[in-house]
Amino acid sequence: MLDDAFISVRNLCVGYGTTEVQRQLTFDIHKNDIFFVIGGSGCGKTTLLKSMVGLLTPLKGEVRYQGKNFYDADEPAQVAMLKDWGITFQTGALFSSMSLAENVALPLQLYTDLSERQIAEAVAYKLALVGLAGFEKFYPAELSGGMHKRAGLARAIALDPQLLFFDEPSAGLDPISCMRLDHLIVQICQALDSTVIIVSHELPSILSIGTRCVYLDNQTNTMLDCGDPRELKLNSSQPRVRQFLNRADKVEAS
Ligand SMILES: Nc1ncnc2c1ncn2[C@@H]1O[C@H](COP(=O)(O)OP(=O)(O)OP(=O)(O)O)[C@@H](O)[C@H]1O
Repeated sequence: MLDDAFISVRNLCVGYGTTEVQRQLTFDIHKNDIFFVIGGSGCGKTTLLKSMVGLLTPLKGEVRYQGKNFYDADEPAQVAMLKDWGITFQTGALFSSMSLAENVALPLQLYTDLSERQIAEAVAYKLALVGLAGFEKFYPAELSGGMHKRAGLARAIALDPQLLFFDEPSAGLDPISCMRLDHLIVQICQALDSTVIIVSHELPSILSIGTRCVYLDNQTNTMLDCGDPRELKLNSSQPRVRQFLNRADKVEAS
């Protein structure tokens, strides 16, 4: 194991029941990485993410966060770990019956002893960070897709998480909004000193803000390569990884 691994994934096998979706996954994520999980549709990216955030028990192997395995921890330790994680999934990011301020305030009300005034200040700060200052009283239905994503981000960062997990954060956004969201993710990562794990198909995002990535293959049901996406785009020894990162029609021989 690398000494500086913030998260270490070892011989991980993820899936449902007796079906292995991905197996023999071994890779490290370092502090302050913007780490992308990439691969073709249905290869198991979301399944891996669910297993990493405590929603799906791995079939084999383990994920260690600074040495701790979530699934081996007792309940108080699991709650402490969850408080350190901000998670946004593609769907159901916000509660529709609550205003933006109420949505962002919820984790603070549930997990901290802050006063109402302190919570209101924290909510205003987080909404300002994602460019939604002044939208406190708006409801999710009143927002555009891009604003919705940013509001989900504001809620995910409510507790200043060390770790942020995003499933397809830019799905459905136009290219300019995608680019703005990328900048926002970098800015938030720096402001909160966080590490970010993102499931995405967005090549421009992967290649512009990704520090490292793992490629999950849907033919062999395992990872083919892991590293800096710009480096893998040019030099991966795996043709399917190069094909994916170059958006090529054909697999070229190595
Ligand atoms: N709850 C579930 N129960 C059983 N099988 C599932 C479940 N969720 C997903 N799968 C299966 O697991 C496989 C991987 O799905 P997953 O959503 O992880 O892929 P993905 O790489 O995130 O896909 P996409 O890029 O299309 O979003 C698919 O074959 C899918 O049908």
